[in-house]
Amino acid sequence: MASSSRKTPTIAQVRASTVRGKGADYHDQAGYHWIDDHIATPMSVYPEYRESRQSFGLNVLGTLVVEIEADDGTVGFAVTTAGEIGAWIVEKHLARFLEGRPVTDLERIWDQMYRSTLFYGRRGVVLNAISAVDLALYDLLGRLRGEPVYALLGGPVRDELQFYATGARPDVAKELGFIGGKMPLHHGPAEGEEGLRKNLDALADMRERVGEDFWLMWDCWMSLDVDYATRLARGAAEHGLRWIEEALIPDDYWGYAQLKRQVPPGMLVTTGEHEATRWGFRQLLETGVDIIQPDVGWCGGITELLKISALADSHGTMVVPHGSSVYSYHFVVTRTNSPFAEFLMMHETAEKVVPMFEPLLLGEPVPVNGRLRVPETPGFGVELNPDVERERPFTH
Ligand SMILES: C[C@H](O)[C@H](O)CC(=O)C(=O)O
Ligand SMILES: [Mg+2]
Repeated sequence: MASSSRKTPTIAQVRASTVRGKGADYHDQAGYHWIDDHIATPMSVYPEYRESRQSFGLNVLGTLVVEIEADDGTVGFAVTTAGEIGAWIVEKHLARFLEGRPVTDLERIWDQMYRSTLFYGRRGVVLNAISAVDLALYDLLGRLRGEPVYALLGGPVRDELQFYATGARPDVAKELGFIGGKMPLHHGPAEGEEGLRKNLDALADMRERVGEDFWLMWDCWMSLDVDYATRLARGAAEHGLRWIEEALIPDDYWGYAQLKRQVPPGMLVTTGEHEATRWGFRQLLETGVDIIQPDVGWCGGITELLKISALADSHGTMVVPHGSSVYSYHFVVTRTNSPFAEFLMMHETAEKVVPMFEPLLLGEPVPVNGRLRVPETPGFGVELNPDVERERPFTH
């Protein structure tokens, strides 16, 4: 009987480059943008940093692009927020665990990247860099096999995705066919009772515009304490707030457990975009929050997200990734405990649907009428836009 043996390609080279402005660092916007318009943050305790998140450096990192080239010349890539510091980590530290290895060594490579960086890593920019390498490897594997990443993850459990939109205009999001609208919270505890009233008035006004049944959520971007978050949630109940997101700093697991006990019945507590790895999410899941929101480009990539997701499933908790564009879509479509996805409105006034990582990627799909059939194109189905200037600050 004839037997065919196909040699698994090996990894020839890993390259890291950076991009300034927009792209995966979606907070790096020039000019007016709703995403930088007096949004409550952990820095809102300092009046001089209240107006703009860029003023305290939210856009310092910029975009990291990781490319992985196989020995047959096929290139996979991925993007995340990590900029120059991430490029250094990839070139000077992580590349050694990939070059010369078979492209199928996802688990071994992830494990070696994680263990070898424990002394300065565990989360934050190191995990962003590890995520980008992992996603680039998935992209490469998909391209080599001629299959979309979702097929590598076990295949879709639904025909198309449905989305909620994050932005300043849930009323517009409703017209565009989204299932809900998540607004930024504008005022934190340091802005006192007047700020609390303004927050609740903004919600009441939006409820008036969208009617009774449309989901409205608040993104609190780590800005509150348990007492304020509880009062805000209780005040929001009469306006039908669906969930209160990232109310507390990510390290306050005990606060999340307390908040979950104190919010009005039926209101969901969600968080996790600044959490990473199965161990971080284990702590979060033990608090009892209702939805975890890993960012696929920050939590450890797909290899780690599969573990986080299985853990969440065993807790009966939904996984609705933060942003992450195509990296989220290929995952969400394969999991029953991820029933819908987030779409971040990157249009400056949130009045139009534009690609989330614009202008960095070509072929980046966007929801139409709030829905999307994930394309069958191999890998994550996107290409780097050659017109976007990139720099390779380090080599190895
Ligand atoms: C709008 C939020 O402050 C943040 O910029 C995005 C985010 O946390 C989310 O999409 O979720
Ligand atoms: Mg959020």
